Amino acid sequence: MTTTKGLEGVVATQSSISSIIDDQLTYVGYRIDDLAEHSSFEEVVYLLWNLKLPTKSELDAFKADLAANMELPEAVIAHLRSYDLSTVHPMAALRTAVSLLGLYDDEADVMEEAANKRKAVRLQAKMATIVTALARIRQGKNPVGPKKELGFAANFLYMLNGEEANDIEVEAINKALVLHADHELNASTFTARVCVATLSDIYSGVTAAIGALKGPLHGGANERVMKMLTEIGEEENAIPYIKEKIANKEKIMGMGHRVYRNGDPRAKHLKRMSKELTKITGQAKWYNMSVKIEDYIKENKGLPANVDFYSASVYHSLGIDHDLFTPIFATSRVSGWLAHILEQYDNNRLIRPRAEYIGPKTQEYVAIENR
Ligand SMILES: CC(=O)SCCNC(=O)CCNC(=O)[C@H](O)C(C)(C)COP(=O)(O)OP(=O)(O)OC[C@H]1O[C@@H](n2cnc3c(N)ncnc32)[C@H](O)[C@@H]1OP(=O)(O)O
Ligand SMILES: O=C([O-])CC(=O)C(=O)O
Repeated sequence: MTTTKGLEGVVATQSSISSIIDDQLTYVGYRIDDLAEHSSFEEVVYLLWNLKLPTKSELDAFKADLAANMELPEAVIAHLRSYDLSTVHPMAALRTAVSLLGLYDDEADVMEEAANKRKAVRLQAKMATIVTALARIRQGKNPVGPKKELGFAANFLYMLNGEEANDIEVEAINKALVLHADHELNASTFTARVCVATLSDIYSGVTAAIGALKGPLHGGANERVMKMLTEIGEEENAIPYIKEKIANKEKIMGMGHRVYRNGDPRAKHLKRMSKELTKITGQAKWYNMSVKIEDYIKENKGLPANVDFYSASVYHSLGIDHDLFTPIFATSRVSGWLAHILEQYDNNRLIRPRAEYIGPKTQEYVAIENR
């Protein structure tokens, strides 16, 4: 038996959803650069679930279906109100709320393909509502329901802020959602696939995936990037701060990637957005500081910025609370998790690797009074 720490380089499944080849990311063969420039998030979700781009009428119907499924059951809202949101992290609250949502779905354990697709729409739609409701409830405000005429990104900001966002803000969130939607067999997607490969239900798969995304080595890094930038405070402190972290063998959040060696193709889009948005808000220092850190780490450690790095200053510029950064990631990535869950069900086999045992050799049992 040979073991590979962290399963590096192990090809664990076949998939038709997204690919990373030679540092290029595609969804169903479409380049991420094209999708980021031209697509709505709904169009991308349709693509990931149906493996084809929608026609205009298919997209209109899909958008309407998502908007119609955004409302939360009253019991779920009541439950969100019962959390102590002054101490509970929104990712923990989201994980619990998605699990709870399964209790209010009559089809939760119905395994037919059509029922699974209906649940996928409900979950995708309601994730946005849960995240925004959590954000409002903890500010002592009432959740705001969706406006049926708004697209997903616009509705997200409307439900978050209680007023319609401007075009620049909607475009920024739409692009961020497109860029985060899927990423081959990342840790949270693998978690979802392992879970449902036991033929467990979609809610269990997504709940497990949220737990995996929450960690700082994965989706949780974006919040920590902003924590780091805030601690640095001013541009001139950036390099001394980073040097000290490196000397202490601490990781720089938002840097490095298991698969990309020469750069994450999503980062340049977020970098551009960060530059534009920080200029608009008069807070260019967040962008300038980020560039300094990126350049230093690239030059001294050979590590590129990943998707989490510039998303931090983008979300901050949109006035979003830092602990909502990872829930926003989840609101997008649930589309990828659901695509992979549907693909796993379609051609399922239990996922059960082996472990190389390195514990003590066979030992003689000793009765408790003799230990
Ligand atoms: C959406 C996403 O999930 S993108 C990733 C988000 N996560 C982060 O940004 C957290 C910071 N980055 C990291 O921890 C890593 O780069 C990961 C987890 C993303 C990838 O990890 P791996 O490919 O397994 O690399 P691993 O953690 O084994 O590190 C290899 C070497 O590079 C170093 N390294 C890797 N990333 C970093 C970093 N961000 N800062 C400093 N050093 C780093 C490690 O210390 C290690 O050095 P060593 O060999 O001297 O001990
Ligand atoms: O693929 C990975 O390991 C992490 C990542 O970038 C993502 O999930 O978007």
